[in-house]
Amino acid sequence: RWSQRNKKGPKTWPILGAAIEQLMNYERMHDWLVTYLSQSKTVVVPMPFATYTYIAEPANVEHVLKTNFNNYPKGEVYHSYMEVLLGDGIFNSDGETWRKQRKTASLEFASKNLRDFSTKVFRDYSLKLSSILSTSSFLNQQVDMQELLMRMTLDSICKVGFGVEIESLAPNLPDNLFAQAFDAANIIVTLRFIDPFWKIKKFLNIGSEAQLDRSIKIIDDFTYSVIRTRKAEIEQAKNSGLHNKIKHDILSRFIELAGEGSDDATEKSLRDVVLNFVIAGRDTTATTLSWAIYMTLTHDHVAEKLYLELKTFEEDQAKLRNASLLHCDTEDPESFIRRIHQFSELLTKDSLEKLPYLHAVITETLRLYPAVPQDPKGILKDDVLPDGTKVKGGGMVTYVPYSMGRMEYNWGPDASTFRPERWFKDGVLVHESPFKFTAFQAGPRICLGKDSAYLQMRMALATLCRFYRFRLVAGHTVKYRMMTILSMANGLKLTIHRRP
Ligand code: HEM
Repeated sequence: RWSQRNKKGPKTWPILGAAIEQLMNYERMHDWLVTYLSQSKTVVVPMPFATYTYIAEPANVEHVLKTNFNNYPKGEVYHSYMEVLLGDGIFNSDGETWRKQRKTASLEFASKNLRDFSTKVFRDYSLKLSSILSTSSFLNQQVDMQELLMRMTLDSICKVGFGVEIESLAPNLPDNLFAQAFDAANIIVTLRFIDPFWKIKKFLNIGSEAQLDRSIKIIDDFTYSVIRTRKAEIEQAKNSGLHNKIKHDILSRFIELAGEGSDDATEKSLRDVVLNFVIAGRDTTATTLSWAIYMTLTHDHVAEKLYLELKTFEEDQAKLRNASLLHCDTEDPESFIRRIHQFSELLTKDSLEKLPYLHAVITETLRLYPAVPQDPKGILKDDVLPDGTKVKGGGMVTYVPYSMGRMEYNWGPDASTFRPERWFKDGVLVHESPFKFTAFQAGPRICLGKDSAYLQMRMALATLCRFYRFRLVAGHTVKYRMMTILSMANGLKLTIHRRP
């Protein structure tokens, strides 16, 4: 203890390292790291089987994510923890396996077809959500907004990514076994990072690892059935000479590349593609939207400013199209929904970019509540970070977007305040270095779906914040859950109020 008295970072024990302190703080781990990283820009945490180095300074982050990229792959440890869920998909692979998938997916994301198709899908599903909210508001029912958003983004990614409709956002909100199993699996694999006994549990098939096994079976059943359906449709289109009817969703592109063969390895790699895109496209966007709505309802002036921007936008866009806005009677469900539909017709990829305050609200949310709150990388060879910290091959280095957004040395004295205005300089939107605003990662592995995510989040938030005011259900506690994605542990329970 005496020899560690000046140590910045958690105190450690022989063999156990800082495992006890980390386990005790597991449920609030992101804030535990905020405390240490605000005292020191780099924190070293020895654990029983590896040393974790946490970094929050942009220069160090740039070194790891770009300058010395090859030395910091996902690595063996991360791969072994996540393999059961993500297999060798883009999130969980390195080297050639990663490069090939990145190339295919980049081509797909750059295609205008996919952009136009996603705009339509995002609009349709935002409307579905709006209509569920309208019904709840007339019936004075509470809703779990996070759950609804998860359903919306799951339906969207399945449609855009794999060309299938799963309709989890149907008005009766049917149970979705796949979504439940996916969440359970995500929580359990995250726990592996700090549970030294997971391999024993897995070997004995007990506790969390037994539950993981059951969840993976459900996930696999769903995923293989999506792949079979898509393959059958492609086959049918080819046989009837309707090549132009083959859709260009992400999965179809991977199926085409895989060629005719349908051996187990090909099927497994397609399964990995699907699950990696579900984790990429569903949870991240739904989580960010949930925190954004929570931010607007806890910051009335932000909700008002956003509402005004959307009202003005609606009038301007209608004028541009020589359309007159329909009368909106908030006490008449039909009139209300008609106006929402009219508004949504005004939302296109280009017009949505004319909403700077909306953009700032989303970006500010991601600064404080990044969907990926910490992102570990393996270390191949010993290295020295720009601040002089020595890291050892075989360990892990983690950049921590959740902490980075809250550090005064990165964002000034009001770092922990939600203030969308910080994204404007002289009335114009400003962009920050991706090594400082790291919500989408940076460097060669920067998020591929950033533009698509902004499109969907703008579409959904514009529709929701234009027509509804949200109130938190009394007594409901909002806090994050420990998993790879920063979702809310108890959901987001709200009452919904219509706006003219
Ligand atoms: C708010 C929404 C989103 C956020 C904050 C976000 C953030 C991130 C982050 C931090 C990574 C790096 C993860 C890692 O190192 O493993 C990443 C990677 C990725 N994201 Fe996103 N993402 C979002 C939405 C999306 C969407 C909607 C898609 C696609 C439909 C997508 C596709 C991807 C892909 C394919 C990668 C892997 C890139 C690679 O390893 O080369 N993301 N994203």
